[in-house]
Amino acid sequence: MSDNLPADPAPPPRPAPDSAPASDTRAAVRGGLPRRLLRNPLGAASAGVLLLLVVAVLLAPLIAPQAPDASALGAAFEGPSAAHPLGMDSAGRDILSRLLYGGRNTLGGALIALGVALALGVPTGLYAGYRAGWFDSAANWAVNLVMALPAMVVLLASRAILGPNVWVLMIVLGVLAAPSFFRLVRGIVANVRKELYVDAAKVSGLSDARIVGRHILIVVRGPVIIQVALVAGIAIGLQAGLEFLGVGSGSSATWGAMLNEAFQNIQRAPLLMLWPGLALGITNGALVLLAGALRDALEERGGPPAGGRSPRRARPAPVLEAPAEAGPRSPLLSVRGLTVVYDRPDGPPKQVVHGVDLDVAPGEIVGLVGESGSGKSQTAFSVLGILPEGGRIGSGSVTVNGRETVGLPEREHRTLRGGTIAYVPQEPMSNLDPAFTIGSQLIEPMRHVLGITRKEARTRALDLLRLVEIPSPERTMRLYPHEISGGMAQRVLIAGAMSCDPELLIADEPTTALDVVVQAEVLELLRRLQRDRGLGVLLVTHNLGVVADLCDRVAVMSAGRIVETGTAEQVVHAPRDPYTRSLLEAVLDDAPPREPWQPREARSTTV
Ligand SMILES: Nc1ncnc2c1ncn2[C@@H]1O[C@H](COP(=O)(O)OP(=O)(O)OP(=O)(O)O)[C@@H](O)[C@H]1O
Repeated sequence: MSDNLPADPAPPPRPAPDSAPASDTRAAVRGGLPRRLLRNPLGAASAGVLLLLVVAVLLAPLIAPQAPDASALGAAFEGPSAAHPLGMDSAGRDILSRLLYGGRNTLGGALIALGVALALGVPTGLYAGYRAGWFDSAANWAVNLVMALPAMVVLLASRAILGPNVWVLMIVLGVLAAPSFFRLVRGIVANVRKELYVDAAKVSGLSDARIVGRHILIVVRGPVIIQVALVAGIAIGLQAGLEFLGVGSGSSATWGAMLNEAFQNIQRAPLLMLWPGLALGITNGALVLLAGALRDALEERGGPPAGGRSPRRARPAPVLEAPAEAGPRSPLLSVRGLTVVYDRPDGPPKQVVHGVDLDVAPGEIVGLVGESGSGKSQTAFSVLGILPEGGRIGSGSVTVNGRETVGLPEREHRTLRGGTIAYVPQEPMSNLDPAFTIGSQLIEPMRHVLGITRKEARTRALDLLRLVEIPSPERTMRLYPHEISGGMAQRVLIAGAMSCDPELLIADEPTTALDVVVQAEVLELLRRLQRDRGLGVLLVTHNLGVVADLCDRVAVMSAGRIVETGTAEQVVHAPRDPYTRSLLEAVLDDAPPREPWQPREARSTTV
């Protein structure tokens, strides 16, 4: 198949960070898909031609001068006339009628091949790319096998075994074309799956189906549309080729069968080749041009799928208010004896977290601090239930509000993530999907997780943007991620994290990617949210300055173990563990300032 089917088209381009001014971008994205398609002259022309062709072949019984097989041998090879505008063929049949009826078989056959290829290739590609694992390996193996088969030989063999039925041959062609869709979709999904905004969507409590529907399909649809046009063209070409070689169905009129008949009489009536040849050329050309124009129109705007369904179960949206004063503090998060292991194909499992104990009480900010690779993120991911592929909790317990979360089914963990626990990631920009506006990225998860209407979610999103002190929230809702600053992006993510009124916020190095001034503003925002709303916060950081500034208590991690816990005051000013002391010594703030630079000669004279 590899030599017959098209190579995977390149994934669609992502919006460039500073591609166009905001106003231009917004102007460009106005209008629905049909309008954007028709604004492109090539799109309008190719869509028009294809529409005309489809309408003509559908209306064949009404507009064709006669039945496709009605023949008058005396009129063989007659030229065009008023009754027969394209003339008659070698058997005295009306060429226009055969073209119209033949189009039904040719286009219908391509449609069947496409349907089979899409139905087999796209869902399996999505699943294999998103889930990876054994299914991916097995599917790749099967696909490589099918792609190694020469399409024409398989079609000829199928005809010999299954009989001269063009529809059956088109189903076989669909099976042969499915790997091209599989490989295309799988490759894109495997890349997009690693994007941080997909992780962020998981953490916000969206189900896999919703994530695929919202963040993955939008990236896949452009290339799939191009592939559809290419495969449709190939299906039409292959079918015509089989008929031309005389190994098609033989009995019914098709464009390929017309070519075959015209070729046998090429010396006598060369014009007979023209009509089916033109029909094939125009259809394939229009398909390719339409695919390109459609892709361009789709990439102009990456809005959410139109016409969202009303949510099935409505959960009252939490009110954005400060909680009532709690009684004595019982731990909101309690981690006991947590170990995290990674299975390795070529050796024993690797343990990266060794028996961690950790508590966060309501309204408390606990810093989890340690050098790079000490296991902070693995601990946080264990609480969130989003350990990377290959990682698992080896032993121990993680309770949230007294409820054990280790071993919880994914569905329940997701509910917990979307509600009680929220997550603020390290790199704000990478955690926002460049294809959607800020408003859409706040509204959609709320609609699905809280089960509220779009209007309610929009009002709530505006409230959240005000809560995180974003100026002009209405305007910000309409902007794309590349149109806002890193600090604003982090505020948007914090707003998203607060949208379900969580009790526990896990912030993983929330200020690392920001400049110092913005860092201070974001930290102040976290402090205010914690104070006003009684949030428990687990702050993952390697920055002891942030710890001293923000945290009530601190747990210091080294090589996967907690080596010291205490109040921020005690850990920063009177560390007990040598590792904590070395971490503090590595902070340059208290180091004496270096002497002003002097030229070598000056130094030698002063010494
Ligand atoms: N996917 C993985 N497979 C195997 N080991 C991993 C994987 N991810 C992380 N580790 C290991 O787990 C250990 C802890 O990593 P972790 O990401 O928790 O460190 P960290 O303290 O959060 O560091 P940083 O501040 O750089 O993010 C490291 O030794 C790392 O090599």
